[in-house]
Amino acid sequence: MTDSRSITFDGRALTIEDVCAVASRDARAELSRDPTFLARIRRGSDFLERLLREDGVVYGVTTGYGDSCTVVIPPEFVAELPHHLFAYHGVGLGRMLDAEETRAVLAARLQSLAQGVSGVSVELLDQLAAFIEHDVLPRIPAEGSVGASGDLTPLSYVAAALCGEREVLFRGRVQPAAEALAALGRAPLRLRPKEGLAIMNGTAVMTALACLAYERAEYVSRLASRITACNVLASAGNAHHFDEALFAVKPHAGQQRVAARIRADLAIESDKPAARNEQRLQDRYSLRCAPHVVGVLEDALPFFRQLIENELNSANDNPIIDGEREQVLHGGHFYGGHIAFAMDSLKNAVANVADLLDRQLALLVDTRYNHGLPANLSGATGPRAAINHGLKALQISVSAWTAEALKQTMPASVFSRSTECHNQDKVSMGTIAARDCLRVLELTEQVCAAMLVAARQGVALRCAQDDVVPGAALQAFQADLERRVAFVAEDRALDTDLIALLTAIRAREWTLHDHA
Ligand SMILES: N[C@@H](Cc1ccc(O)cc1)C(=O)O
Repeated sequence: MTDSRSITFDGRALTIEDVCAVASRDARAELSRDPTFLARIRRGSDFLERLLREDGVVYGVTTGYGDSCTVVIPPEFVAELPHHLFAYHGVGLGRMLDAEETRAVLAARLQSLAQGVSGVSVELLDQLAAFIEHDVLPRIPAEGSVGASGDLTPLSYVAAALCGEREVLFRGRVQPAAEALAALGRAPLRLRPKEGLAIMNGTAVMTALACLAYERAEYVSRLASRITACNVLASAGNAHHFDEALFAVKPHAGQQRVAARIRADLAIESDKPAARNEQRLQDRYSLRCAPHVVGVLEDALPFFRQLIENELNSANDNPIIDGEREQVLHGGHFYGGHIAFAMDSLKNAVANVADLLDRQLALLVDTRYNHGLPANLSGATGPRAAINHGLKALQISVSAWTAEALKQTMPASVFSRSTECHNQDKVSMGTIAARDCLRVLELTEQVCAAMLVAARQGVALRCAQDDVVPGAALQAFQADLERRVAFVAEDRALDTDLIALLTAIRAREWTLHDHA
C-alpha cells in the first residue's frame, strides 16, 4: 500500500477511481460495520430464509438454474444447489486475469452485493472483503462469459475460492484456495441458498475491466494531446489551428478542452495574432484535426463514466431480494448491455487516437512532409548518415500496432447469440468488449511510447536546426524525455526505451494539463 486511503463498502456509490485504487492497492477496502448497513444486509437474508421455511418458490433457490427453472429442487437438496452452480461453471479458459484485474473484480462484486438486495449473509460479504484485504486472488480465466447471465463462468472461480475450492494467488504463490484460507485462519464459506447466484449472476468482471479501461483511456486522451503539440512543434506546423476563437464556434466541450491543452502546450496566446508559419496556411488533418479526433474520446468519457459507475453501483444479479418490502423480484439485471456499449465505443474512440498518432508519425519521419527534418529523424550527420536509418523501424512497428488496434474495434455486442436452450436468447457480450478494449488500450499505449521517442528526437532536431524555443510546458516535458531517452545519433535498438516509457505511461508518471 502506498497510502492509507481506505474505501468503505456500505452501499453508497463508489467511483471508477475508487475501484482502480483498490485494484492497485493504493487504497484498502473495508466492509462497513455500521449497524444500519449490517441490519439491512441481514434483513434480506433473514427474509429469504423465512420464505424458504414457509415454502415459497424462489428461482435458483428452490428451482434449477436458467432454462432448468421448471425443475423443482426437493428441500433436502436446496443447501447443495449453490455449490453445484459454481461446480458446473468451472469451464473457463484463456489467460488468467492479472492481479489488478482480479482485485477490481472482487471490489465490483462486493459493491454490488453491498447494495443489500441480493439476499446474501454478512459472512459472505466478510469473506469477500477479507480476500481483498489479504490479497487472496482467485485465479479467474478471462474467457467463457456471454455477459448476460452476468459473468457466470469467470465468477464461478470467485465463488469456489470463497468456499475454499480451486486456486488462488496468495503471497506470491498459486496455491489451493483451502491452503490460503487455512493460513489466514478463516473457514471456507458454506453458501446459503441464493448465494451462488448472488456471486455469479452479475456483471462484476466486465465492470471491473471497464473501470480499469476507463482510467487508462482518460490518460491516453491527455497524452495524445501532449504528443500532438510536440509533433506540431517538431514539424514546424501551424499552431494557430488550435486557436481559441476557432474552437469557440464548435461547441463540443471535450474537443475544446483538447484544443486548449494543445494551445497551452504550444504557448499560444489568444490575443496575439498568428506570428509563425503564415507561409503554410493549413497542415494535414492528423495535425489540424487532432482536437476533432481526440475530442471524440474526451467528449465520450463522461458518458462512459456514467454508464460504468451506474453499473458498478447497481444490484446486478437475479433474483433481487427486497428485504424491506419482503419481495422477491425476478428480472434480468445481470444483462451487461451498458458496459458492452461503453467498451465497444471506447475501444473505437481509443483506436482512432492510435490511428491519428500513427498518421502524425508517418508525416514526421518523411522528408516530403516534415519540413526540413532528416529522413527517419536520424540524428547521424556527415558520411555516417548514409548507414543510419533512425526511427524507420519504429514507424513500421507503430503501423503494425495501429492496424492491430483498429482490427479489434469490431463491436462485440452485435455478436449476441441465443444460448442455454434459448433462455439466454439475447446476451450482451460485454466481457468480450471489455477485453477487446483493454487490448486496444495496450496497443495504443505502445503507439504512445513510440511517439514519445519520436517527439523527443523530433523536438531536439527542430530546436537545434531552427533555433526554436518551446513554451514552458513543452520545454519541461522535453527535458524529462531527454533524461529518459538518449538522442538517437547512431542506430540502436529502442526496445528498452519503449518498455520504460510504456511502464511510465501505465504509471501515469507525467502530470498532464488539468489532470489532478
Ligand atoms: N442468469 C440466469 C441464471 C442462470 C444461472 C446459471 C446458468 O448456468 C444458467 C442461467 C437467470 O437468472 O435467469
